[in-house]
Amino acid sequence: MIDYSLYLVTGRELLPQGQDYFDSLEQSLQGGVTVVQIREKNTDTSEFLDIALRSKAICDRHNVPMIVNDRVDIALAVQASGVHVGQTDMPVSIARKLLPRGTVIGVSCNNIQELDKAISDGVDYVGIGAVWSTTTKTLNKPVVGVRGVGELLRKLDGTSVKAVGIGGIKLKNLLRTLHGSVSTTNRALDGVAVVSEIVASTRPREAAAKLCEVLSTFRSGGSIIKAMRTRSEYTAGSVIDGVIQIMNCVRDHNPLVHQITNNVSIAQSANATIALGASPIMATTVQEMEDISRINGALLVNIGTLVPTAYEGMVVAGSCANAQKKPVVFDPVGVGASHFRQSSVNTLLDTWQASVIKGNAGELAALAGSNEVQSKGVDTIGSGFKDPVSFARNLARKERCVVVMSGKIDYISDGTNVAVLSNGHQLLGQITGSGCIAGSCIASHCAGAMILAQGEDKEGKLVIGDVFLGAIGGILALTISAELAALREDVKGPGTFFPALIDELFTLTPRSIQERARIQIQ
Ligand SMILES: Cc1ncc(COP(=O)(O)OP(=O)(O)O)c(N)n1
Ligand SMILES: Cc1ncsc1CCOP(=O)(O)O
Repeated sequence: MIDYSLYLVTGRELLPQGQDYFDSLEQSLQGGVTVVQIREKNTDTSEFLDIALRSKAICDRHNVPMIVNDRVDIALAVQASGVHVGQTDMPVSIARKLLPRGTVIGVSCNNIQELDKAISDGVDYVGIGAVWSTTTKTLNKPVVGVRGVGELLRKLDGTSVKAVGIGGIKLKNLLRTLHGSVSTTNRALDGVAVVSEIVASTRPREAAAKLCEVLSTFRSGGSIIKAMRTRSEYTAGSVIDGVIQIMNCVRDHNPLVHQITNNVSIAQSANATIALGASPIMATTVQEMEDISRINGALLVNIGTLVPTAYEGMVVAGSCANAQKKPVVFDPVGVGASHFRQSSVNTLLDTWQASVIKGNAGELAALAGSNEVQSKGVDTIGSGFKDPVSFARNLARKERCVVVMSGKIDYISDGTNVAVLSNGHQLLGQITGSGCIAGSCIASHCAGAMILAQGEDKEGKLVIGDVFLGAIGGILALTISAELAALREDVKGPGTFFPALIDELFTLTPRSIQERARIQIQ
């Protein structure tokens, strides 16, 4: 049985100047590479054969299987453990006939049709890619993206076909690649294939060892959502206690909440953030994203008024936040309203891992590709999903993050638990931007959750802090403050409601949360 965990595909053209190929291979194996593919694109047969023979001797010493790219004849000649063929190479059925029994055959797959064919051809493994863009090879098919890999992996359920991801996989995106590509049925990649991250390194042993470390922390995680949350079980009582702890932490530490949001509700969002005790920064320019991401807190991305400069900032800000393991709250406002919004949202979610996605039923339906609920612009039409609990749970599994479905009742899921919250007031629906304010409240609480978790083990986690509690806390703070504001005598309608809401967010007490929270965990 081949261990596909860290699959090195060679690329002599990428070796740093002065680096010997065989020495680099030896070091990569010492670093923990578990399977090697010899890939020679511009080499004569005799030289290819020589390289394959010498590489095989090195792999044998490490007891690591060696696979040959494209060339069945060379695989046969060196008694390789397998061959890897592309879509236009020798058909699997013929390779199978030529190769000795037990020789592994792998095929490159970019889409469902290719994967279906590979399964019916009886391949041993598939190389799915390119997962990310890469400069190592000129791609003639679309990049699959980590979410796309998850869709393909689902097809492997019930088969014994193994799968590795390939293309642009680096140390910096490895955890995101592994986490984000797990299918809704919990099928994960069996490994990752890399070329440049190891071959182009001046220290291939260290490069391989670091990749192995991330692979093993991800594997030891157990729960599919481990990289996103810190507890395995929640009760209504434990959630309220956790929310209060986070709320106090926000007030005590005044965390930075970076918000790239729309120009309709930018001031309301900033005011709500301040009222909760956090510190808003509404920065959109690409050049400042990295600096801002270094400060503990959270990022909110809201596409309400999507303009090109802000969009570029969103792409970079999310990646920088992921690199710092900061919570990223994503509000895909009106995603169903235009193809432009839809494709922008897809690019953003393919680029970085959201920690929380918040939207109304119409927005989340559009995101999930469901036509059960329609929307008009940024609003939901009709009464929502027949089974909102399952919908929220499934979308959280699909997007590998916490999902908040806002409405009269709010449903919040981490893919396992669903919190059903029934606080709020109708006046929230009569001011502009209450959904955007909810995003700011969630981001503020996620920032608090990050600060609270500072001392905890960060290994294997994509985000620091319990973002499930952060999301619940943000919604409770807003909806309970809205109830309290609506009770005030000075509130006569939407115009007086908004300043009262800010006041109530500012003075919200743990006791009000304890007494008023209407929460069920399912
Ligand atoms: C593990 C793995 N997956 C995919 C490929 C790509 O193979 P192919 O499509 O044949 O392209 P070339 O490698 O020949 O350029 C691979 N080599 N390994
Ligand atoms: C061979 C191949 N097939 C799809 S992408 C790719 C190259 C991957 O190289 P890198 O790991 O350097 O991006």
